[in-house]
Amino acid sequence: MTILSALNPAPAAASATSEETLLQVSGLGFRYSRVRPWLFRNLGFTLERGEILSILGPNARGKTTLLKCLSGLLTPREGQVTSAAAVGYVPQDHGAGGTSFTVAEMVLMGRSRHLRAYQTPRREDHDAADAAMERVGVAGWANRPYSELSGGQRQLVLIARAVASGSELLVLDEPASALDLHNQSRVLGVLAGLAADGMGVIMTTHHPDHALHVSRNALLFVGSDDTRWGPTDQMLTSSALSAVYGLPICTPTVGTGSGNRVIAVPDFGPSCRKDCGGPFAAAPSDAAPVASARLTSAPPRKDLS
Ligand SMILES: Nc1ncnc2c1ncn2[C@@H]1O[C@H](COP(=O)(O)OP(=O)(O)OP(=O)(O)O)[C@@H](O)[C@H]1O
Repeated sequence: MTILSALNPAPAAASATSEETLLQVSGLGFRYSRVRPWLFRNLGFTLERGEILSILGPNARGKTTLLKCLSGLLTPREGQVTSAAAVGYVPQDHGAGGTSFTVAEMVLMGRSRHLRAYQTPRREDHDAADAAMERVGVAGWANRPYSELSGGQRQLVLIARAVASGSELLVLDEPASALDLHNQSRVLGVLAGLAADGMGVIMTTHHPDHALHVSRNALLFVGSDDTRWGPTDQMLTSSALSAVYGLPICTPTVGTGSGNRVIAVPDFGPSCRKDCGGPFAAAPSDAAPVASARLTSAPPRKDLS
């Protein structure tokens, strides 16, 4: 068990832990300097094996900062992060940065923590990288230049790199940002598969639907000193989401190809096309009419993956 940081006594009681606990956070607080405001204080939560935790909140609220504290990239000012597993961090930015590496080489880099300085990767490192590429479904691109992949493909390669590192706990910063619907579905499917295999997954997201779809628990930055953690369906209520994002959001149940599920539907205000038949339909719209489809009676659709 690794204690990443303990600068000050933890003010919050830690949640109960079990053999299945991968991560325990208690009394966590961070600010970038003494003259900057606290981004969060007194945070406490746990993550079990096989669990996906989603972190949601407005821009600049401190989500990436929290992930860095959980990954050991930043030292919390207060509290403690105790991890029972190596943490694999997948950053938000997956730009190619002019790299000429192949996909296989990028994934192999995930093995660096197992190697001494200047040591050549061993057979077992190549095997681990190959297994990670198979597991995440990127083995077919092994010899392609990473720089020539799309954003969604790169995201999957970075997930494979984190898996290759042997980390049992993945921490991902907005893994589905900038992805089309198909790739969002694919990334979420990969994360759900890793969790089903017993790994722990923590991700930030600006998509409440993604959290509702795959997460057991959610951590919600509501107000400056109001942070909530608990079962996703209890956290991501209409009133809580409306408070987080500062606009009305409803959470209807819709029929999909794979059954009924709860989604989050925001009212974007005057610019919203009111003729969509959605939950906020009221005032006539200047926009050209579109086919009306009530959310509660949407026809089943095929899975995107
Ligand atoms: N290295 C840094 N030094 C000082 N302030 C920083 C640093 N990095 C981030 N910040 C500030 O901390 C705040 C939180 O940033 P962070 O990136 O954690 O937010 P976020 O919730 O992930 O935002 P977003 O949803 O926009 O990605 C922001 O005001 C940001 O400007």
